[in-house]
Amino acid sequence: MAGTGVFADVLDGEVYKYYADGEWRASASGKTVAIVNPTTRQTQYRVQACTQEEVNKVMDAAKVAQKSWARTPLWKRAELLHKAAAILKEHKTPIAECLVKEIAKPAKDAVSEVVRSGDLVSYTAEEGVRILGEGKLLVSDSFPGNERNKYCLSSKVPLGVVLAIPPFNYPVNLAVSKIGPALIAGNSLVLKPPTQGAVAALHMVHCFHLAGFPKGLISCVTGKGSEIGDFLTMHPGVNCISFTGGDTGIAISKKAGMVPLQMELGGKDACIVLEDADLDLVAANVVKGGFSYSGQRCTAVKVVLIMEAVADTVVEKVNAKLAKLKVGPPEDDCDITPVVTESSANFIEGLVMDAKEKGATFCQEYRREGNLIWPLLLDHVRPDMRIAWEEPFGPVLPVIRINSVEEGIHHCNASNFGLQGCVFTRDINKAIMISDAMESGTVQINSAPARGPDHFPFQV
Ligand SMILES: NC(=O)C1=CN([C@@H]2O[C@H](COP(=O)(O)OP(=O)(O)OC[C@H]3O[C@@H](n4cnc5c(N)ncnc54)[C@H](OP(=O)(O)O)[C@@H]3O)[C@@H](O)[C@H]2O)C=CC1
Ligand SMILES: O=C(O)[C@H](O)COP(=O)(O)O
Repeated sequence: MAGTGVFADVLDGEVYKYYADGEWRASASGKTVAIVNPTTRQTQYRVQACTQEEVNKVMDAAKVAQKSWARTPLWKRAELLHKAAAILKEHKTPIAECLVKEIAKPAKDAVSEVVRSGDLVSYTAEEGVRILGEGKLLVSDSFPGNERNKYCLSSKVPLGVVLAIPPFNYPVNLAVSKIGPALIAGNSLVLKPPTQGAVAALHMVHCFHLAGFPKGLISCVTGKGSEIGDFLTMHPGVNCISFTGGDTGIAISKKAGMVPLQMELGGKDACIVLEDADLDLVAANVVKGGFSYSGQRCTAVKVVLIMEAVADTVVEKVNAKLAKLKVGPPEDDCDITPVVTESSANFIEGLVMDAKEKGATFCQEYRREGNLIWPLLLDHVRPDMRIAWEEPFGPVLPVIRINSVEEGIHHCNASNFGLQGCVFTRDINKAIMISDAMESGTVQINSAPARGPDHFPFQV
């Protein structure tokens, strides 16, 4: 159970502590942030609202710890990461329980997130010892006008203090995807977890604590992003920011100083369907891609661009599958669970109502109870509707009927987003040409967008 057993140190009465200088601490602010369970809409957990002074101390400790960590042999860094990965996987159950309660992730997916995170940490350690173990020797006479009278030795060095800010939908996995690479490369790391998901992240950090990393090397400060976010991202002690989330990333990139930024932001992942596609495969992937974790994945299918000739058939097949999805609480492993917050549900509803006013065809009746929104396919969506362009991050999927492949590619490329996409056709030549024309980081052929396996490149 969360906050008990090996995790007892993380909890102080009713409030989860923050992690600084190798210790679990209560904030001097005396203030806490409530984490509301999306299903019950009651406060489930509380975390510390850390102060600016506490952030300063964490940054100072991170700077000191990083200097000696950078001198720690690579194999030893890897050894500790492997240990943390094993501890994380060993304690998957209580961490998954937090994911269920904080972000309404279906129970089985919550366990997968933790296991996948442990595997990712181990994989990073493995890759790190190879990649970081290599350097380069350059000789001068390969550049015009030079004799062979100079040699250059280059190797990779750490950046310093890395600030990691993950989003709510993968608070453990998208935290370790930053922590693992930062640590193996000799950096220290300050984590600001998302408020929804903070307790799962604190438990994950405790696994690193139990593995025995040096004091101050990893820390985790909690508080609302809107309150401590700017102080963190503009902090002079930060040497790199690794952020995953929505438009907040755009604001951060404008405020952050001269530090490297790694930004993974939103997606409006387009699914282009041609007439010759295997339509059962399309329907299965539209449902899996569009509705798993209730559409709250940056890689979720977020707009279906389908050739008119096969649209009726696919819509019918998708509707038949949607009718079979289980809607309800994450504890019951339902396919569709409540979206993360009431404001998210309101935002999704706004997109749905806009589409309704502008004449979209509702394939199901719109139904919402609290944060729980029933799966909804919107057919005959047109470009003047907000849902054609905006990311609902919910179980609501627009279908735009197209008359040519070019029309589909044009819509895909006119979007502000460019994360992932997919194309369905039996003609591999066409598939490759369309993938190439889509201005998206990754395009899957005859399969729904997805990040994994986690060692695949994932970028825009
Ligand atoms: N490309 C990718 O790899 C992925 C992208 N995403 C995108 O993330 C979004 C959903 O996640 P969501 O959590 O709602 O995203 P947000 O952008 O709202 O929040 C992301 C993180 O930023 C923090 N934050 C908020 N304000 C600030 C600030 N001023 N300064 C610094 N940090 C701040 C949040 O903390 P707090 O919770 O306390 O507000 C949270 O930890 C979607 O757009 C989705 O597409 C999601 C997963 C993967
Ligand atoms: O946040 C996201 O959506 C993830 O980065 C995508 O991961 P997934 O494709 O494995 O769900």
